[in-house]
Amino acid sequence: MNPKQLVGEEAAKYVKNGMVIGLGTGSTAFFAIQKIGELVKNGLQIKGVPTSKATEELAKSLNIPLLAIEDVKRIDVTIDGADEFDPQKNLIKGGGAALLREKIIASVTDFYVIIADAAKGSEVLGSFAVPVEITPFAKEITMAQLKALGCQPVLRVKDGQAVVTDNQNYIADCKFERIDEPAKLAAKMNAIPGVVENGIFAGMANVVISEDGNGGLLSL
Ligand SMILES: O=C[C@H](O)[C@H](O)[C@H](O)COP(=O)(O)O
Repeated sequence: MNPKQLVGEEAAKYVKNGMVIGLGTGSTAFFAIQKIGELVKNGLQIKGVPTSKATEELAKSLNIPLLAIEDVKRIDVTIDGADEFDPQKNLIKGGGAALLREKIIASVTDFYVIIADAAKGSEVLGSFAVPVEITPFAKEITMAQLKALGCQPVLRVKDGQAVVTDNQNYIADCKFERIDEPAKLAAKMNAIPGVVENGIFAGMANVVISEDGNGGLLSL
């Protein structure tokens, strides 16, 4: 089985009848959502909370009932992917530009399940450039302030245009050599006025499930 499907289906085991489930974004979360769709088709009763417009469309196509965000108080379990993780389960997320909604949803989640290829694991975060959601207004000032934290910010561009997030913001990808104190760096980034949110998810994940390269499962 494709490793993403393996971990996606494993994560779906956390989903139980009656729960409110945060639905992550990306090519790994896709498989968990597919599996949840199958379970719903077979009678499982849950309500989903999507972390992006793309996931909302996917969930609707699978007939997964969704909760309006204004009605969400707590979420039992959220299943999402990650771009990098360390042994303490700190994460870098936002490779698909969904980090803001993902972090809001993670912040009200009781049990946060991360699914990712084992190759995304590192001893110290920093291999993946940290995606930072910034306001289009004064992006040059914000990127200079991010650079002062020790990275090389690059505005994310697709087809010659700045990538616009679901929240109408831009993404600056900030490559650091190594991130020894993820929570501190995240706080410093968020102290910059033009930063809406950063892609460091420190101390949020309860479990990280990956595939060992031989069809077996690993979990942190
Ligand atoms: O913005 C996107 C999300 O943070 C994704 O969860 C992350 O980029 C991992 O995506 P994938 O599973 O496609 O590698």
